[in-house]
Amino acid sequence: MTSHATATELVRHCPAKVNLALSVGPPRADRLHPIASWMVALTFGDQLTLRRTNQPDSTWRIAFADDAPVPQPIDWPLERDLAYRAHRLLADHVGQPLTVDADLCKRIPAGAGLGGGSSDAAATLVGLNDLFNLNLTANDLTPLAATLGSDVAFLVAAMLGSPSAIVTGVGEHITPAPQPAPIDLVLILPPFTCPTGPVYAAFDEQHPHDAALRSNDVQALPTQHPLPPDAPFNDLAAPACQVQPQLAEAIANLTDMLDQPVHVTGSGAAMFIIAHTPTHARDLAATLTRSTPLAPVATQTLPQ
Ligand SMILES: C[C@](O)(CO)[C@H](O)COP(=O)(O)OP(=O)(O)OC[C@H]1O[C@@H](n2ccc(N)nc2=O)[C@H](O)[C@@H]1O
Ligand SMILES: Nc1ncnc2c1ncn2[C@@H]1O[C@H](COP(=O)(O)OP(=O)(O)OP(=O)(O)O)[C@@H](O)[C@H]1O
Repeated sequence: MTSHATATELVRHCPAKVNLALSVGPPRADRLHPIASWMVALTFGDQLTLRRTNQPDSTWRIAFADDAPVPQPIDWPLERDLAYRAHRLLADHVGQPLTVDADLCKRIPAGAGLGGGSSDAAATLVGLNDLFNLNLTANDLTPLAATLGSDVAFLVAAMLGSPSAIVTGVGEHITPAPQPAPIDLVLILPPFTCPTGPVYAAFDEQHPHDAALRSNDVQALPTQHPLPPDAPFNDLAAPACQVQPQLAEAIANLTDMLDQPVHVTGSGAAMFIIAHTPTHARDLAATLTRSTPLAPVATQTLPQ
């Protein structure tokens, strides 16, 4: 993992996640949807720097990197930022201010289904735990993580050594699914987004009676080595295309152009292709850069 700790400063990689398989069940009484998903964390991600300070208050600097593949403004208030909220949550939990100067350098586009905000929150929980020697375990951090968002618990597990896992419940149950070798893939980042709530609502519209959680299909996928490029599946892909018709058009055009299966991660709008090797991933990314206005990123799953 790309983390480095000293007594006063810590730098953490906040990995993007991809759902290599995502099955969704009918909504529960609380309206949330049970999921079964094979999630993996990637070498592509944001970077969080935390510095201990003797100042009375914490400071947060949050900005997209100049070299981010899809540079964006930060268009949400600090109080709604998931990393800031994770900091407040942990400080309340341990009853200490955990005062830091925090610098969050973003590369993962928001609203892409790549869990950007969730990863920033997970890195904040894990990073503060290390920086202040809080000695909290995964069992302590997981329930806190789950209150922040559905993907935060997996990303905490990814940072603690399980970057490939089967995720169930509404994201809070994590079973490691170790991989013998990294999986190469190309992320394709479009200039539009998909809001998660409306995508789940479109799923209900499309499946009023027949939603079924295919846990066995999801669990079978990580046992295939190498992963066949057409194996990933996502029950939210069709609902995401209904919410964001530009996504359906992009998938159709890319499938035609590359003659490769193009998949959607999470609730979209980011897409991905499974590559055979790092060179294959870079070649596909170069083709996309030459021929489309979309931003491709050749990346890999994080090693165990
Ligand atoms: C699509 C996934 O990324 C798969 O990994 C997650 O299930 C969604 O994770 P997320 O973006 O962090 O979503 P959250 O912020 O937790 O939820 C946003 C909204 O999506 C809907 N939602 C979310 C998760 C879930 N299991 N069922 C839902 O119906 C709810 O309306 C919720 O208010
Ligand atoms: N640190 C953050 N980074 C990105 N978005 C954040 C952050 N904190 C709060 N948000 C809010 O969350 C929204 C979506 O965040 P995020 O990047 O996690 O979406 P996503 O990749 O679609 O998530 P998921 O994969 O979990 O569906 C943003 O539009 C923004 O309003």
